[in-house]
Amino acid sequence: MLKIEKLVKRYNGGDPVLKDLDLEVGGQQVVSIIGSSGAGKSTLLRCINRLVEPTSGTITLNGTDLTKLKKSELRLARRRIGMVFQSFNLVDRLTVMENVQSGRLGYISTWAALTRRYPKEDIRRAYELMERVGIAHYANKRADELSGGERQRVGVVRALMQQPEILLADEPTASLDPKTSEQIMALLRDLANELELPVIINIHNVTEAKQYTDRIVGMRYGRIIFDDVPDALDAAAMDEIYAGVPAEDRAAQGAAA
Ligand SMILES: Nc1ncnc2c1ncn2[C@@H]1O[C@H](COP(=O)(O)OP(=O)(O)OP(=O)(O)O)[C@@H](O)[C@H]1O
Repeated sequence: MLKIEKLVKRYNGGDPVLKDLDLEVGGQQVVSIIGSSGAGKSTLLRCINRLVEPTSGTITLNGTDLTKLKKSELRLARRRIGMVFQSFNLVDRLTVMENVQSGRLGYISTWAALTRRYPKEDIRRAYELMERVGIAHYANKRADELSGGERQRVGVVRALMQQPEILLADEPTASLDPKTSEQIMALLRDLANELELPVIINIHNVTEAKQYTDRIVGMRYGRIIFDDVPDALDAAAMDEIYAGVPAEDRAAQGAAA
């Protein structure tokens, strides 16, 4: 269970971009965060894994207040939070297997990682997950030889190799074509169910958010102004979340009501 209470974030002492934000996500729920550009979606995800420092408030993951962790404790805690990125963040010159095994850094010795002497159990788990997402036959291929969708599958497997307690995805489909994008969304939803893992997805495409997630959180100016099942996201709610965003811009984001 992830429980966020009264979260505030100010960058460099400026106006808050997250304002007393409360959010609870548990079980195998797939939650999408939507909202216009600058609403604070990325900042929220980055506060959860402490890529940015929250100004105040608490973020509790299964009993641990992540905001209270010292720098020295962060490395361990970050293993508990899987992260999937828009730009995949793979090491191009490494193979798929090597990229996937980098999710085990921190669990295995640096020596084992450098010499590619991965524990048998980690290799078995990697193949199981790669098989599941359809990239096992690329295990020895370099990451830069893969398509965008395949690269994102590697990113997902790497995150799952950490055995995270929650998966965060920051615009995971933004650089993919529409069909591949839908496949990745379906994959995230199915994996959440199979692994009983809560997933939070920051996404611009509202059509996909409605189709592939269980719950939609709508943000505006650092606050949550909508939090409900996809069917409840009607035209009035959309107008509130995207107030001031021209219709053509909404449509370009897949956000037309
Ligand atoms: N490192 C930073 N330093 C200062 N201000 C920042 C920083 N990162 C984000 N901001 C500001 O915080 C606000 C929220 O940004 P954030 O990236 O979280 O929004 P977002 O909803 O994810 O937007 P987008 O959909 O465009 O990615 C914006 O006004 C942005 O300019």
